[in-house]
Amino acid sequence: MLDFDQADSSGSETKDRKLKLYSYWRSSCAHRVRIALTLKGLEYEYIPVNLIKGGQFDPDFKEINPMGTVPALADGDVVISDSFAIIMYLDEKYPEPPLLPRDLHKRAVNYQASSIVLSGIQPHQNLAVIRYIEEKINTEEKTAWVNNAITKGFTALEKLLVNCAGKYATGDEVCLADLFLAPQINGAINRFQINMEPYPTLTKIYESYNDHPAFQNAVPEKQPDAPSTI
Ligand SMILES: N[C@@H](CCC(=O)N[C@@H](CS)C(=O)NCC(=O)O)C(=O)O
Repeated sequence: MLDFDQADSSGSETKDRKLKLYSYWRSSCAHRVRIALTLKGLEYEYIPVNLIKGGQFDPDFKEINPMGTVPALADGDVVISDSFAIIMYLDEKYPEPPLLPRDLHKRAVNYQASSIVLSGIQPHQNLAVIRYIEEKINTEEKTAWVNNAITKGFTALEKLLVNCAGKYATGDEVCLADLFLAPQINGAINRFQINMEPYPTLTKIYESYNDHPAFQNAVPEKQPDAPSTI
């Protein structure tokens, strides 16, 4: 269940008052925000919400996010849920380094890639959905469902990015799309055992994420609520 007093911090230099991030170690949506916070050099308090034990349904947490999902961010009295809204808020409040390229086409590709992950893939692999399929049908159907969603999304992303990727998704600077892609690829590989061979562009940019400190710090196994053996 929720433990509002259990706090850990990460990130680098402090700016303004301390932000609070409601997170779960294995949540790909919270993972996106963890990368953004560290990229922007923002220190934050990590408040774990245990999704397996039902912390998202705790009335105290539902006051923070009535959708019963992580992440949520509290910036003083300002409370925002939904990773996209949080990341845009942070980018507007802390513009350096910027997450959106000036080039309008590249910017649109960033929105498109982020949207494929946030509305075309993640909702299909979300805990509530896969639990439902497993309970109502069986484990094989759950696995097939998730594989289908990830394969469809990754095929589209590979085609979208093959001609514009550099070190990262849309060039040699980290941009919005990378914050969505890194957690999604990480989960596909480590949680859902997806074969990445058909996606050489995604595989190449994932290697760059693994070399970048802000991405390294945000991975599930480094979070304070991660189990000691995964
Ligand atoms: N669009 C939302 C989706 C949030 C979401 O689905 N979060 C998942 C973890 S990645 C969750 O909290 N699931 C809880 C549940 O399924 O009960 C966002 O991007 O923040």
